[in-house]
Amino acid sequence: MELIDLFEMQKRLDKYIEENNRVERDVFREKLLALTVELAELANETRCFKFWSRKGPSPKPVLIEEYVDSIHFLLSLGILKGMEDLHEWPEGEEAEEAGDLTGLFIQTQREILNFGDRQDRASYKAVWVHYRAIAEALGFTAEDVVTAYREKNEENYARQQRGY
Ligand SMILES: O=c1ccn([C@H]2C[C@H](O)[C@@H](COP(=O)(O)O)O2)c(=O)[nH]1
Repeated sequence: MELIDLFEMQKRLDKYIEENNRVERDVFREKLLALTVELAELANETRCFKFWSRKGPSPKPVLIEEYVDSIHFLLSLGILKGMEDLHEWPEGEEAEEAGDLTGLFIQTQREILNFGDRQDRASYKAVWVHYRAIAEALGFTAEDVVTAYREKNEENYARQQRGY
């Protein structure tokens, strides 16, 4: 799946948010923490780890909105590190050992923190590989992801305009 358009849209949104909020410092750490929070929000909506509850997962539109919140921050972190030339969504087998969805969320959190430490291309790609595995586990197609990303990207402008 092509990432060029998403990187372009993210760049524009980030620039708009930075100008609107007069951000002049490096916000890599903030965006890294934001990514881990978004991943946890998604996990929470799947309820995959809630052995103490009988309630099932939230509906697909809720899950995919949480998912593309993560994709926003993942793109944004790549832009901060000059890695927006990652034109294809990376494929790999690293996520196969994670097992179930719970294992996949734990492993993805680990990969995000590892990328935060290393800030290199290999660790960045590994995060993408894990997000791909999450999409597959949740039954999202590439088209689902792109459509939901575009919708949320637009909503993020509207939120800024509302003084969110
Ligand atoms: O620099 C930024 C800051 C925020 N967001 C987007 C990503 C998510 O879609 C949304 C998260 O906002 P909250 O709902 O967590 O406030 O904001 C960006 O794309 N770039």
